[in-house]
Amino acid sequence: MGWRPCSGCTHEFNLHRPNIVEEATNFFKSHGVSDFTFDSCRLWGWRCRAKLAIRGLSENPLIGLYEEGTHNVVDIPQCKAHHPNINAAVELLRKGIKELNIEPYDEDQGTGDLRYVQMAVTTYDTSLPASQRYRNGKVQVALVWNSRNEKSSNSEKLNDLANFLWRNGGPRSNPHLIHSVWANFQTSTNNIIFGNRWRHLLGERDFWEHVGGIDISLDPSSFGQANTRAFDNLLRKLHKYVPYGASVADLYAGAGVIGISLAANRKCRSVKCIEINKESRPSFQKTINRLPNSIEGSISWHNADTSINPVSWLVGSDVIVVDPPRKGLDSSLVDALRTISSHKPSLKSLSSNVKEEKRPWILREREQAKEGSVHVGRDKTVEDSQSLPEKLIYISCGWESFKECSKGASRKRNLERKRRNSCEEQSGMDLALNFESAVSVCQTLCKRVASYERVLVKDE
Ligand SMILES: C[S@@+](CC[C@H](N)C(=O)[O-])C[C@H]1O[C@@H](n2cnc3c(N)ncnc32)[C@H](O)[C@@H]1O
Repeated sequence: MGWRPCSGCTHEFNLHRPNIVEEATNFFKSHGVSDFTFDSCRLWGWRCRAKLAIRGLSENPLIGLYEEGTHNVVDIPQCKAHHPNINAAVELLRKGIKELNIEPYDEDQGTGDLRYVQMAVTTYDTSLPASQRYRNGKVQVALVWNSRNEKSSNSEKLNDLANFLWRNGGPRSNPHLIHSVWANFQTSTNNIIFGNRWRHLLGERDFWEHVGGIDISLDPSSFGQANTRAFDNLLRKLHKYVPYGASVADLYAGAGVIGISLAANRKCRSVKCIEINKESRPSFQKTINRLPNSIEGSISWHNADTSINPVSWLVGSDVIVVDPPRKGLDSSLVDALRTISSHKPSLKSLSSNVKEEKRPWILREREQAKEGSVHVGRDKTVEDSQSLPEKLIYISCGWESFKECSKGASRKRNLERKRRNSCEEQSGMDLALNFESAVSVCQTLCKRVASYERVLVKDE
């Protein structure tokens, strides 16, 4: 059976072991990794977070993804990758659009009311037995509305739609499907889905999930991983690669879930989370507030661009975790990692150079303390050390960019080897060079899944 291809699906066949797994296995083998493993997790109903475009007509709305290479939206009413309750909430939304005569967005004219919807499922309801929580997940609905704010002329329609969803999917309906309804206001004609203005309209404000041994809070404005189960597996595997008491820098951190999970499970001395999107800060803060008091290390979140002066984030950490967007690591960060790697034999000299470089970072952090950074635990200044990282953990959602980055590093290593002596033992961190072990948690049903291929590389 075929279907009209939305841009979501890359793999249609052989989902338990798609071709890309062979490629990854060979890739890692060629780098000396023999224990590469593959875990597909759920093949159906795994996607707990979806951003869907809304186009067409109010009497026949299209709610789905763009057809490959176009801006034509393909309706995906019963997407097999979605958590079933996302599909149910999409149908409820479709009904609301029709009944209330909500106009889907028209990209050419810039007209219409509803542009996108983000649906995120929380599977963490402690009033249910654990075995029933996943399938009874509730959906946080964020409606991206084509107006500047809630006072615009079409805002009555927005409230009507929110009330419709709540009346028909909220706590008084059976099944109770909707966790909450939010609005985001966006009038720009570019391709950016969300505008800067968010409003909580109905239902619970806080959205909790439980992954990697901790409760995490995610506002709709923060990045959240789409495959909740695979992410939980990944975090549990990740813990094993981080020594107890390590200091960790979590780069491209979102709301800091990876870093906080490590802090809680590996008793980290310090964890620094670095993220460019300031909207992730409140979620970080709420997650921190729920941590047990017994967690003693220092945990901080910094609203900063990893590509600017990246060395300042690397120095003082034993372990670096990177989880970049699909395009991969910023080139300045790759350069910094390589510099650190090649300076390893002369750590002292680099460390002393970095002391100077570090100053702006400390200043920056203090400056940002008011607006951007959050810090809990022991005083960070006590933590400042000039040690260099020993381990890089790369969580990749872009296989191609990951390979590119590794290739460059391999070339460089070969040159270095020639330059030194091939028998000389490599020490310290290298960027995806000496793969000792690799774990991949791959989801392969959809192309959107390509963005959830996870490759952890342990490199010592
Ligand atoms: C794949 S997400 C990972 C988020 C987080 N690690 C998690 O698991 O929830 C990538 C994150 O990198 C952030 N980001 C993108 N470019 C960045 C940059 N130059 N500096 C810092 N963060 C960046 C994005 O805003 C996004 O939150």
